[in-house]
Amino acid sequence: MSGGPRIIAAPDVYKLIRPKDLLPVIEKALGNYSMGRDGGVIQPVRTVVPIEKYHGFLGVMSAFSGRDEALAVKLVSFYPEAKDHPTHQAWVMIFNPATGNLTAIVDGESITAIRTGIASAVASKHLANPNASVLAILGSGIQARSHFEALSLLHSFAEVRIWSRTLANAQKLATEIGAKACSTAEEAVRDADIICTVTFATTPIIQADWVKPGAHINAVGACRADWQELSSQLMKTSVVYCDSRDACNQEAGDVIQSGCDIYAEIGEVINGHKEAFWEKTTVFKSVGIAIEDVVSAKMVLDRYVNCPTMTNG
Ligand SMILES: NC(=O)C1=CN([C@@H]2O[C@H](COP(=O)(O)OP(=O)(O)OC[C@H]3O[C@@H](n4cnc5c(N)ncnc54)[C@H](O)[C@@H]3O)[C@@H](O)[C@H]2O)C=CC1
Ligand SMILES: O=C(O)C1=NCCCC1
Repeated sequence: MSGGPRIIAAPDVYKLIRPKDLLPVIEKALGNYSMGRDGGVIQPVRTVVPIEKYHGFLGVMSAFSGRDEALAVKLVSFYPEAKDHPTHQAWVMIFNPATGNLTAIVDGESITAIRTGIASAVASKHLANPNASVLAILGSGIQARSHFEALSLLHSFAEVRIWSRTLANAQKLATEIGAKACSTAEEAVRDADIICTVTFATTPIIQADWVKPGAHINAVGACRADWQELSSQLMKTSVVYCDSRDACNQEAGDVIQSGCDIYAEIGEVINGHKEAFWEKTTVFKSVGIAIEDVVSAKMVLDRYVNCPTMTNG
């Protein structure tokens, strides 16, 4: 290896990745992942180290995509109670799969923000009513913003509603994006066509009877086996899709605590192997998987090396 790895920081990631361009790339990656050996993805379930003393976690997320010739690992810390620094901090290390050389270290906070919203947009593309006009977002942090941006690629919503534990935070985000702040989660969710839960809640914030039949829910928080964002009844009465069965059966409290069946991985729908019941109430349970980071980081690196202003070439 000559010159050591390139370091690509968040501002460059935001310049290089356009969410619109990433959507088909994530869609393909999720499809490849769900094809098993034929898809060429090797991805163990992530390791999560709980740091009980400080109420934090460190996740190690690695994957190889044979079809993309891409190998990377993301190290992500998440500290739900963080006040004076971001709750998620991450770096993605990209390796040359032929030699094992470390080629780049890319900011992972930006990648996590963008790719998670895009994964939910991919799920919504397949599972939500194509005429969806009301979007509800529960939570007002990084993922709330990225989900608004990602879902706006698919729909021009007549109404966007934001609920957050602290009304002032909901109002701040609502003002920024031209949405309506709601004082209760129920008010936000009633009659919504697409609902995104992007919080650190550990007990359910949505009840089944608030949800319009046929709505689609992207359930993005609750990535620990004993955390839930959706009530067990809602999980059991919806058609449940996920990013990874292996990961969700190990990590997703919404699945584990409710005992619901997972109907399909979203990749199986993308591959045409499972049905998209978009006219029924559907949940996309997302815990986040490494292949999403691998293909996103590869897009950043490929564009970086081809961008003369970044490489001083
Ligand atoms: N599925 C995936 O691929 C990913 C999932 N996540 C998860 O998405 C969620 C949101 O992440 P970020 O927006 O980055 O975090 P953030 O720290 O920027 O925002 C967190 C939001 O959750 C709210 N919140 C915290 N505790 C709550 C509670 N007990 N009840 C209701 N709301 C509560 C906060 O007020 C804030 O609005 C987290 O659970 C995070 O771990 C994050 C990245 C990837
Ligand atoms: O996929 C990710 O990245 C994360 N998922 C759950 C919470 C930590 C980050």
